[in-house]
Amino acid sequence: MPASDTVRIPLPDDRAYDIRIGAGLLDEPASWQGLPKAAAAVIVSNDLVAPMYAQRLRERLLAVYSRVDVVELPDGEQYKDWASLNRVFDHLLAQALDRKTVLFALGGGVVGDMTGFAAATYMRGVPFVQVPTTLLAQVDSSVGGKTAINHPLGKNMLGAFYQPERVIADLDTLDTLPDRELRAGLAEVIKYGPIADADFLGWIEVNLDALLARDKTALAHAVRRSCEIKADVVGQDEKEQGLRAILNFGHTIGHAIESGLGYGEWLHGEAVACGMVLAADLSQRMGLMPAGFTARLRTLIERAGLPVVPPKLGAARYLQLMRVDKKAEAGAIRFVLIEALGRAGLHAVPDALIAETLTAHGAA
Ligand SMILES: NC(=O)c1ccc[n+]([C@@H]2O[C@H](COP(=O)([O-])OP(=O)(O)OC[C@H]3O[C@@H](n4cnc5c(N)ncnc54)[C@H](O)[C@@H]3O)[C@@H](O)[C@H]2O)c1
Ligand SMILES: O=C(O)C(=O)C[C@@H](O)[C@H](O)[C@H](O)COP(=O)(O)O
Ligand SMILES: [Zn+2]
Repeated sequence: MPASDTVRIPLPDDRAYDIRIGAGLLDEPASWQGLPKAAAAVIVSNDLVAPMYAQRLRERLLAVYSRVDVVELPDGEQYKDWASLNRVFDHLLAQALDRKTVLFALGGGVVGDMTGFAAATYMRGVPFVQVPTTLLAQVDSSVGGKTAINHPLGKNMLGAFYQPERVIADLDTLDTLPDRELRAGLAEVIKYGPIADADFLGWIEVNLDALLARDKTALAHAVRRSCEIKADVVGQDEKEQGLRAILNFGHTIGHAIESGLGYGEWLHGEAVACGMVLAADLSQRMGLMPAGFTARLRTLIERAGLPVVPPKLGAARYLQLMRVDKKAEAGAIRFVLIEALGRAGLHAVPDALIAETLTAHGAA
């Protein structure tokens, strides 16, 4: 494994940025050089991650900024809300921090999404840097500029597209990640195979045990290839006018599971994993994929220790939850379906077929 690796995300208007991936990057001075100049930086983290990593990051940042504050949010998906976001604004305003202040998101996707949203809106926009510390955040949420909080009626319903200055993914931070969270991250890694790279799907099947055993070379490849795919998609369609929707494979049902259960009971990656199994089956039922595809994906997802049977919320409730999905149009629920291994697209699916599929998988 090389000491570190860089994937560049191509964006117009001087907004292209680097995703740096490697072991030990947190303590590497070069990770923090060349960022926008400012008097102050604020590390936004949570009460689980900050005690592990915030002081180390703060020491590095003090070589660049004369003032570095730490804001700790409560840990958990159920706190990805207005109240937590306001704690960031309360600190920034109480300390009279100016519009050049740089925010650093230190944590998983919850911290990353909220810090990005705070950066997008504080004084109409301040720079921010993603420092993802979960596998899911390193392969997906820290890249691409989707920022958001949840609403009780729908996942990620309030947010903005706002790109970070840089992403620093230190693979060593994954050493402290609980197994359940590692598996949740693997769900988003698996996602990239069917939607964009059939060879990568085969690679994951072969290397899944090494990934679960936290082999650093395998993890480095998984993070790098995932970021390459996401960077390529986002570079072509930053604001999800079309192509970018493929990154939502498994999320139509996944988000319904998360909001239907009240956020936090199932992890995002778990809900997406189960959602991918049902979306794979819908791809078959719509005649896009041959028999055997769903079984192949389900086997991989089960091997990764992820759920494949949805919670029994009832078909009507699922349909109600999915009607507020951001991909829905004029009341029609649209799914990302697999059209060939490595290729996906958006498809309107009749409610009756969705209900039939949910029932077949035990959701009703
Ligand atoms: N913006 C995007 O493009 C995008 C993409 C995918 C997911 N998301 C969002 O990301 C969120 C899920 O992210 P997540 O899976 O990282 O969840 P998370 O942020 O809740 O982190 C998972 C858990 O791991 C803990 N943790 C973080 N780093 C750790 C470390 N190094 N060691 C030990 N514990 C650590 C966290 O405190 C938390 O308890 C969801 O809200 C989802 O909607 C956004
Ligand atoms: O970056 C994207 O685009 C994605 O869809 C990545 C997803 O993994 C992620 O969960 C995203 O936050 C979902 O976006 P949403 O628009 O459905 O809220
Ligand atoms: Zn996701």
